[in-house]
Amino acid sequence: MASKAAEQRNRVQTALDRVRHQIGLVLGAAAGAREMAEAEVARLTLEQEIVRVGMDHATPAQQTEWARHPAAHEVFAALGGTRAAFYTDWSAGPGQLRDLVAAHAPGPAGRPPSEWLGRVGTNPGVTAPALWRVGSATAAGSDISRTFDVAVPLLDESHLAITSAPKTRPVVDGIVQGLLMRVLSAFEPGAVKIHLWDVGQLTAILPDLYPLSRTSALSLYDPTRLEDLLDELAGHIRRIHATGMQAGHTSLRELRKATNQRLEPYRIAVLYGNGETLDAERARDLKRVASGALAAGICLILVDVPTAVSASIETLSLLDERRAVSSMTGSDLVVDLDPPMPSGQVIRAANRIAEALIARQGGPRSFADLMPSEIGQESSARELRAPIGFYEGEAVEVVIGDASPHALIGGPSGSGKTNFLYALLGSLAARYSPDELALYLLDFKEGVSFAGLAPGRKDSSWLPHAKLVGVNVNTDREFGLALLRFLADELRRRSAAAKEHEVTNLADLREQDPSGHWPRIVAVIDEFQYLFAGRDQVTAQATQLLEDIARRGRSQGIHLVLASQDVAGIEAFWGKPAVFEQCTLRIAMPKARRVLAETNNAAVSAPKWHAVINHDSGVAHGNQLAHVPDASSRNVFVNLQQKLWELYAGRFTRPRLFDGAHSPVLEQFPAFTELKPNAQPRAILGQSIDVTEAACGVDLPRVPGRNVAVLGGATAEALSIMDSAARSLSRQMELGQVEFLLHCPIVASSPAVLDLKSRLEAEGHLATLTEDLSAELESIVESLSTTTPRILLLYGVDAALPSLEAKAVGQLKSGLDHLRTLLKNGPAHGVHTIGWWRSIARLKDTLGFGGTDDIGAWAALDVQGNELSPFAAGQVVHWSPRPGRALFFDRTTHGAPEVIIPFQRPETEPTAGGTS
Ligand SMILES: Nc1ncnc2c1ncn2[C@@H]1O[C@H](COP(=O)(O)OP(=O)(O)OP(=O)(O)O)[C@@H](O)[C@H]1O
Repeated sequence: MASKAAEQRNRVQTALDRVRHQIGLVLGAAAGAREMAEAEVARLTLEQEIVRVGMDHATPAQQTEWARHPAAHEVFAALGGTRAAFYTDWSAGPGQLRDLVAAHAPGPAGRPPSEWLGRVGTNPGVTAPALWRVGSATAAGSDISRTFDVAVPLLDESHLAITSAPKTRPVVDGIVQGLLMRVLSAFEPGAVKIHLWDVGQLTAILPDLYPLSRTSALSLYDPTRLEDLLDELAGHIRRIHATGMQAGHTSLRELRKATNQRLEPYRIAVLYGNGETLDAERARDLKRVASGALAAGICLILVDVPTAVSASIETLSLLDERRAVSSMTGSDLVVDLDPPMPSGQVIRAANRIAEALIARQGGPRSFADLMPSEIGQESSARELRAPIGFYEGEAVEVVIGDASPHALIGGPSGSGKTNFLYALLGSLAARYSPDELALYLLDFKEGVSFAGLAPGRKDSSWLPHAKLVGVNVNTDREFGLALLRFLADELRRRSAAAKEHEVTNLADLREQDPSGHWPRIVAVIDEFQYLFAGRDQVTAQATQLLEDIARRGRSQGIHLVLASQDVAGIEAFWGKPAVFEQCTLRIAMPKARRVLAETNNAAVSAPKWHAVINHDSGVAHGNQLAHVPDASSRNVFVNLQQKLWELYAGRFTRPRLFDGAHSPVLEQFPAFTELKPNAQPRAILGQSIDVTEAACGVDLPRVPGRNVAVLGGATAEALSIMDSAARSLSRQMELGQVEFLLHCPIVASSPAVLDLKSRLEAEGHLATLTEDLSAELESIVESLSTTTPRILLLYGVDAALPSLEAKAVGQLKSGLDHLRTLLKNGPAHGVHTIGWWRSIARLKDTLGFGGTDDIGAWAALDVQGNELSPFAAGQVVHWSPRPGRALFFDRTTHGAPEVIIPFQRPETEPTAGGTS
């Protein structure tokens, strides 16, 4: 039993010993691993320490301590190896950096000031240096070959944030001033604008640059009004974005490259803060400006302005008065800042630049300065762009395109609107050929402001871009309507073509249809408020058409330029804001009301012969003031027109001139002179008020109702209508095919009737002037089925009525009965009556109870619209009689009556309301 227990204990003992042995082994291994790990940590810590301090920068005490470290030898060997490898590569580094800065910071951008300070720059600003020097840095090891230039990107590359150290403001000023002088001296005067704002002071910011503050190159802002500066910059950004980038470019830099022009100055805004965060609203504005600025060529230099700007920004943080660290070199390298440029030399240089700028801006510019170096070289595929004036020597442009498709121009009488229009038309016409730009010009003002653009008596030249010139249309609002209809039709035509080519805008259409003729159309309507000068159909239709064109014209290249003395007074316009809203280009002459946004008072303070150009619907930030050169005095525009005419007239037709003050002359009217005998004669009554030079007339086929009535007492107009009707018919009838029968009981009109008779006879026709109308009518009625076709020209039927009504003894029918029979049955047998009744009541008497159907067409003169209703299928007729115009209606062709212009008879000018 005992031995059994001992055996058992032994077995346990042996097992325990085995376990102990195993544990001992494991513990030993763990201790070894730990020792190794600790040694590794110690080694890494040492390595980290050495890297942090720098192998060559340790103090002797530190060196000794490091040497004592067990891993010292190994760590020094490894780091030494790495450093040697790095410096093998880096040995070329400083040299490469020097070359890089030399290449990207040429001349004043990177060279020492002694080489350029005081000289006026020559770079026109189409491209800009990418880097601007601030100092130098030296890579570890202090030999000179390791020193390289440190430069920062500015302008459209990057913003710059500078953080000062205590008592370093003069140093910061030196850096900022140095950078600004480098930029100002690199470019030609006027290419750079500097904006200075300092939270702490108004006047003493960078005083050495003050000579520039008498020019537009330097502006200072109120310390309490950072918003003014930010608003202004935001305005530039929006404007540059709107006008520039619509041409398909995303930045001003691209646009400069594409056009090879500077277009806008570079802008640098320096903001001095005090290290405190801006209030939330300003910080937001600043952030917004910063993010759009670079694409608009605007760069911010922020000194002690803590801000989270998301745009590209480099930093320079001062360590002390000589040194800084920069994001350009990383935090391990110290930048040795360049010493400030000598104050006296900076002042002298600033003075020179200011003087050069003033000399360059010169005195007031002239129309000739608006002209391009080469005529007609621009393409209008994307937009129209033309300078119309100057501000501080810089050209101010008007852009008509996608972002600003239509323009609204306002200014009181004499403020220079017409002159502005001439400057605009001249500048456009000189840049774009008539293949690129077609002009439709309408002036509702009394006078002849656009008349010179069409060929005239004194000057046979015309503006080849003009397709239509309408002058003196103040009483012919219908002509404005006709133009709008024409534009709406053209809009439809262009939309259809765009659809066919599966494109949505003019630029693409022109690309897809290179052989098509798709110029941009600009329709100028001066004093356009006349279109809305009544509560009538014309106003309603004009409003609707304008709205349609304004909305859809943009994509089809049809643009409106609407000018008015008093935009404020146009009721219909304000009631229909669509047109107004589409006019995003606003041009306010001095003292113009309501053209700009309500809170924008720029027009109030605009000096004489200036205009405020605003591409942003009149919001203040879009304001651009421009002096508009004299374009309208003698020989200014005319000379350009003559030049363009000589260049293009052979290829383009002359514009149609519509002059509301002059009635057309029948003998000069193509629709009359081209008439030839034909089977469907048409009596011409007058000229249509239309964009094309069209006649309006009445077809006289052998069908009932084809008689014509001339209504009203206006003698000259009535005689003219009778005359042109008869003479146009005579030209279309073979000799012997027709007889003209004339009757005129009005003594005063007899000479005109005799004159017509002899003209008809001179053409070889049979024309009889009868005294006894009743007898003639009776004989025609009796032989109606066999008679030769006849045209009865009855003057003053109202005066003939008493004798027509009289019945001879024993006769059953009077002359009036015969007349009624002829009006009813004559046309079907080729006997048509063209009669003049001086009052509608007498016409009704003539027709009796038979209704009005026998009068198929009429031309009304001085009669009331409401009297005409029965003759116009019962519709309400709006008609304000006016001299030299008639209201014309033909049942078979007209939905509603139209206004026409009777011809001017050679010996008698139409006179106002003349009666016999
Ligand atoms: N920029 C300018 N420089 C010199 N003279 C100018 C300028 N603008 C206009 N004028 C002159 O001022 C006068 C009036 O100008 P304009 O006819 O253009 O004004 P408006 O606003 O069209 O006036 P209205 O509506 O009465 O015709 C004209 O004799 C014109 O020659």
